[in-house]
Amino acid sequence: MPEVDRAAANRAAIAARRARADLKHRLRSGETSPLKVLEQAQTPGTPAASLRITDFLLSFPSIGQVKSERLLEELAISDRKRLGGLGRQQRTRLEGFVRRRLGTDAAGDRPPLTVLAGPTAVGKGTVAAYIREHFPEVKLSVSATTRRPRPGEIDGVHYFFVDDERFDRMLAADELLEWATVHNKYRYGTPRGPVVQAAERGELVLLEIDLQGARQVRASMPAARLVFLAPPSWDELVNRLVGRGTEDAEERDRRLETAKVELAAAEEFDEVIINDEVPRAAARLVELMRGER
Ligand SMILES: Nc1nc2c(ncn2[C@@H]2O[C@H](COP(=O)(O)OP(=O)(O)O)[C@@H](O)[C@H]2O)c(=O)[nH]1
Ligand SMILES: Nc1ncnc2c1ncn2[C@@H]1O[C@H](COP(=O)(O)OP(=O)(O)O)[C@@H](O)[C@H]1O
Repeated sequence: MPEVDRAAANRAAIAARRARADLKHRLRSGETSPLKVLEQAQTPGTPAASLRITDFLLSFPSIGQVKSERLLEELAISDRKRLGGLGRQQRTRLEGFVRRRLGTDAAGDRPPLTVLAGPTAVGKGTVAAYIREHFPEVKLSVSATTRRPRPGEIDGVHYFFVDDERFDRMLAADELLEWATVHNKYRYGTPRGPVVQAAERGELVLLEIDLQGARQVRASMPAARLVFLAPPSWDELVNRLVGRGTEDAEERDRRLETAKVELAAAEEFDEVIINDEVPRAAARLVELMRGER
């Protein structure tokens, strides 16, 4: 190849590499959607078409090297493939996976699931318990937790009570949609399978989780609906925390400090419901889930 042509080819290769790096960055940061990238990859010569399938998968939050290898095996796609070089069936399988992951293939255009979060002691648990009792059509996700059961709590109903080892195994197997260490103590996480399956059946799925978890759901399942449960006032939030009587004074002060930061998160949410009275707040939430508002 003449010197000039070689230099031009080098420049083109460098530009293509940069464009791919930029695309990977936009995928990771959520600026561009994986579905859009799959669509672009159908046009030869685009950065999307030349993106390696492994780089594509690794851009998903919570997919690492090991999971990506296992996924490629399941999807029957070689790890050397680039997005533009997939066969039609491979593309369909990959797209199905992406849609399930993002939660965009639930029935109709209803969000695949609803997350209820809010500051400590606002009444998330109370509202969730009310919904469990009065609205059986709502499927409440059962979280896994490393904390011990309290009297009256039933394994598999209120939580799946697991030890640290089992929780680690669930994490390693990518079985959790989201997870967090709550109040610096125990780990809590949402098992992915039941939630995704119920959403695919078009059921109304509710997750009552903490704020860190809500943010993870937003990142990995942008179609999910995030509802913030807010107290009628700051004083009422303090009353509820004190009134519950489950924390000592030191722990209460610590939680109230956190609650101030947590209250500011309301603006990240799609909807805010004020928990003035439990039956009213619960009914409003269910209405919202049914699409009645
Ligand atoms: N991220 C996340 N948080 C959860 C999950 N399940 C429960 N939580 C949160 O964990 C916190 C503690 O719940 P719990 O152990 O029932 O105790 P309580 O709220 O002090 O009665 C609550 O803020 C829940 O919202 C989960 O699967 N993921
Ligand atoms: N709407 C409400 N009005 C008055 N008290 C409430 C209301 N909702 C919850 N509570 C009380 O506030 C306390 C905290 O509620 P809880 O469900 O444990 O909060 P969270 O799960 O958000 O930490 C409990 O004592 C509960 O009985």
